[in-house]
Amino acid sequence: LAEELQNKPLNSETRELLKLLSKPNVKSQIFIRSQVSSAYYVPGPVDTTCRRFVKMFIKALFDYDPNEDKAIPCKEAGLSFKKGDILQIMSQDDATWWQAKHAGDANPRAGLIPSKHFQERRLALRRPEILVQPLKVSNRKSYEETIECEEIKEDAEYAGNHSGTYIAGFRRSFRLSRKDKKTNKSMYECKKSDQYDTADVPTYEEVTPYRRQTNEKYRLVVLVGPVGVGLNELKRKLLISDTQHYGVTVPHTTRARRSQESDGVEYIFISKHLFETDVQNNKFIEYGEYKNNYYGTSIDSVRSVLAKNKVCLLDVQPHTVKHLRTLEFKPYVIFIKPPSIERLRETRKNAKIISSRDDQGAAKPFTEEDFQEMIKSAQIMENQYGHLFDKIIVNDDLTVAFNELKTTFDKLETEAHWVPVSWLHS
Ligand SMILES: Nc1ncnc2c1ncn2[C@@H]1O[C@H](COP(=O)(O)OP(=O)(O)OP(=O)(O)O)[C@@H](O)[C@H]1O
Repeated sequence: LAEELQNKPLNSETRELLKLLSKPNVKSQIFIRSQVSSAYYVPGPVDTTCRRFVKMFIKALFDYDPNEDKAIPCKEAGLSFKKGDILQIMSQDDATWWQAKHAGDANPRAGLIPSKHFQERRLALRRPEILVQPLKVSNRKSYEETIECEEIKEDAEYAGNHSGTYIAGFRRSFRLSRKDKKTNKSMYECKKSDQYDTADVPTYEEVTPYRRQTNEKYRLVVLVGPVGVGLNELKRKLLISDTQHYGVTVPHTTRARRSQESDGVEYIFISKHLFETDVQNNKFIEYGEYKNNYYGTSIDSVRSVLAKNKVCLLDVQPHTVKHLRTLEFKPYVIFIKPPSIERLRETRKNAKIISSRDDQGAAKPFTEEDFQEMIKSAQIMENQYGHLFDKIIVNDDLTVAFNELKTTFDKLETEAHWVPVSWLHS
């Protein structure tokens, strides 16, 4: 190889790689040889024909540090990345170690990353430990025993209570909340069967840039976050900032309509029989039962907001997100994360947690336990579903978080974003 390169104008990187060739490890030598060739050939624009050069981009769904990887043949040759990074694949010739670089990185040198197959295999082996156990211990068991799914508020009071502004169809979602131990409310069932589905092993997802065309529907905006973090507050602020541009879904219910309510405004009122049929036919994104009545968010209610050429704001439990990841909705998933406990104490001094009510039914101030629960729940969500989040916004100062949300929306509507290839080529 040295002879071959003798008369070539080597760049500093290639020279570095050549130095590494003196390493005794045979596997790393094989890799470095391929790197020297790629470092030498890739920079020339026409030279891409000289080697198999596939322009393929993937989104990393896990954090990777080659220094922590005992299996990698040569740690120096590894490429570290974070969950959510976009990588360009330079070679998939080896079944175990792909060569990749960070998308947009001017440096042509590729690094080694574990192949999808290899990563899936070893993650699957570790899965019981990393995925299932934490939830059993800290989330699932305690949730199932002590929580109920938050009640879909039976009146339209939420927006009114907080802002004096009534917004038709604005309802609280199906996110889980801790049960008020003083009340004896029945358990609110929330499609628990697949709530903690660990079937998917997140490794990489092939992605491609997508920019919404003016004649296309808006992407569905999915908001995820622990109870009390401020999803409703942020949603409410967005809605009142531009009622023509943003919309929320109208939920279905089987409870009787009250005199002041109109069908299709506060709720879509349907019979139990019809609701159950719709459940069978998978018409609901989420549904549940409360005080012998069903409540649910239908797929059609999302379609109807989008058909009005509005941005549909939907907050769901994180396990629901994967069902919404379709070409039709092209969801953009935003995780609203709590700040540190110190900042929660400071910023939420006068705030009330809506899902926790006193004997008179009024919302209660946050307790230390609420803050701890919020942070713990956010960590679990991020660990388990973080690979599905397109954006994380920390709701520390409300105005700052709201502005960040607005900027995110502006970019979403005007700039290209990476989306799964399967959405565009299916
Ligand atoms: N950044 C913030 N600073 C101060 N108070 C906030 C902030 N964000 C939200 N709040 C307040 O915290 C309380 C809970 O917010 P909100 O109801 O929006 O939370 P949520 O995530 O929708 O939870 P829940 O499902 O319990 O309603 C409200 O009183 C809200 O005004």
